[in-house]
Formats: sequence, C-alpha cells, structure tokens
Amino acid sequence: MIVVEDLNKHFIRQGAQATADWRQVLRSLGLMKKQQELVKAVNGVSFRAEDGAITGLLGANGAGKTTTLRMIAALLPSDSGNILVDGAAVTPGSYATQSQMGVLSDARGLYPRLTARENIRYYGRLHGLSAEQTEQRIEQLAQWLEMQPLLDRRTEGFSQGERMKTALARALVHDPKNIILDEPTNGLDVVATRALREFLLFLKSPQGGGKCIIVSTHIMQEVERLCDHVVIVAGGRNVAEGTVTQLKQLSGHQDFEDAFVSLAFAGQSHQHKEAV
Ligand SMILES: Nc1ncnc2c1ncn2[C@@H]1O[C@H](COP(=O)(O)OP(=O)(O)OP(=O)(O)O)[C@@H](O)[C@H]1O
Repeated sequence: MIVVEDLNKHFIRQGAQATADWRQVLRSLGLMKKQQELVKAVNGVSFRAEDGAITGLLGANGAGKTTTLRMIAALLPSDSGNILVDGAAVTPGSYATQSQMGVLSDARGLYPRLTARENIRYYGRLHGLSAEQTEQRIEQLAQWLEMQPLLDRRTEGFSQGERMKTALARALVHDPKNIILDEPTNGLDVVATRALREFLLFLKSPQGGGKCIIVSTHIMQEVERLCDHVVIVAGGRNVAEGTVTQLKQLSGHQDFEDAFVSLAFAGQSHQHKEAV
C-alpha cells in the first residue's frame, strides 16, 4: 500500500531568453538578474493506493503527475509531505522502499547495444537476484508479456510496444509489491494497449500477486477500463477522487470525459507560478 500525504515540490525555472542583445550582455556581466519563476509542480497531493488495486492519477499536461510519481519512486526528493510504502517512509537514495518498487518511467531508457534479455538481466542482478533467479524470472515475464521472440534481439530499433514490454519486464524483474507506471500506454497501438491492460489486471489479481499499482495517464478510456480508484490531479493538487462511477455522480455528468473536465477545471486557476 502506498500512502501520500500533503506532498509538495517546487522548481525554480529560468525565465525566457532575453531577446535584446544588450540584456544578454548585462546579464552575462552580472549587472542584471536572470528572470526566474517558481513553479509549484506539486502543491499538496494526498491519496492512498491500496494493494490488489489499480489507482489512476488522471490529469492534464503539466498537472504534476510525473513529478508526484518520481517522488514516490524515490527518484526526486520532495520539499515537504510524507510518502509511506508498506509503512516505510520513502527516502531518496535509500534502497529500503525501492526494493519493493517497480518503476516504468516515461523515458523507457534501454541500453540499445544490449539485447532485451541482457537489459532485464542487468536490472535483476542490480536488485541482488542470483543468476538462476534472474533467468527464471526473465522466462516467466517473457511468457506473461508474450515477448519470447524479442528476448535475444538488441533493443536498438525496437518498436514502441517492444520497448514498453522490455522496460516493463525490467521494472518487474525483482517481483516488486508496488508498481509505478508513468503513462505506460504512450505510443502504443490498440493491440499493445489491450495486452498491457490485461497484464496489469492480472498483476493486481491474487494470482498475479495482488500488486499495488499506480498509473498516470490523461487518457479517459484507459482509466475507465483499468482503474479501481481515480485521483484527479490539477494544478499540482488532487481535486477529486473515487471510482469512475463516483466521479461521474460527483460531477453530475454521465460521460467520464465531461466529468473529468468539470472536476479538473471548474473554478481552478492552474497558474501555480509566482515570480521570485
Ligand atoms: N525539473 C523541472 N524544472 C522546472 N519545472 C519543472 C520540472 N519538472 C517539472 N516541471 C514543471 O512542473 C509542472 C508539472 O510537471 P509534470 O511533468 O509533473 O506534469 P505531468 O502531469 O506529468 O504532465 P504531462 O502529462 O504533460 O507529462 C509543469 O509545469 C512542468 O513544466
């Protein structure tokens, strides 16, 4: 189970490049301050993701989903707030919670010169699995993800779907209890999206280990078909949560897209930016 309490993360962003040459010169001489703005990327997000369930973080571009997931995955320190993974506090740089966390980030970075098998094996060994455990796990994941024909190909030139399968197998090689997926269906076709959905539904089931799964997305259909619990994030904070049915009721809309728009954008100012 993952519990997120009042999470905050601000970034300082450098302002736009000056257009006038004389400003550039003054800035480079230290005679004029660079423009900066404070971006409140995550501004008080709280939610609970249960075991044996898929929790969806749903929000528009820039809502704060990726930043929230990166903090949960201990890839980014928070400014304030708490994250508990199975009761243990997340501390960036510590392996305590990461050993029970499988993370599929939006980057999907694979080593292009390595085969899919070698990519997955490398992570298995990094997580401390024995050579035998790693090979067994690779075979199991390859079977579940139907990627046996890919295993011994170099990942260079892989299609989006092939990259996603390899990155997902790599993220799950150590059989983590908690799974964090940032926009997992990005760039996937209907067949690959459907296969991924089936796999995630299996992972949350008792046979699949009753995993705690958090998925970020901005695709309504995906949420409707996949998520047991939905957290709508807008302007860096969670503005509504519940099941798809509850959110429709809450908004008074039958259509989930209408419900999302009304809950995420009604009366909200998404300009969480302040000059500093
Ligand atoms: N390293 C950073 N430096 C400055 N601003 C950042 C940084 N990372 C994120 N932001 C800003 O924080 C806000 C939230 O970004 P985030 O990537 O979390 O949104 P998101 O909901 O995942 O969006 P998307 O659906 O487009 O991926 C955005 O305004 C983004 O520009």
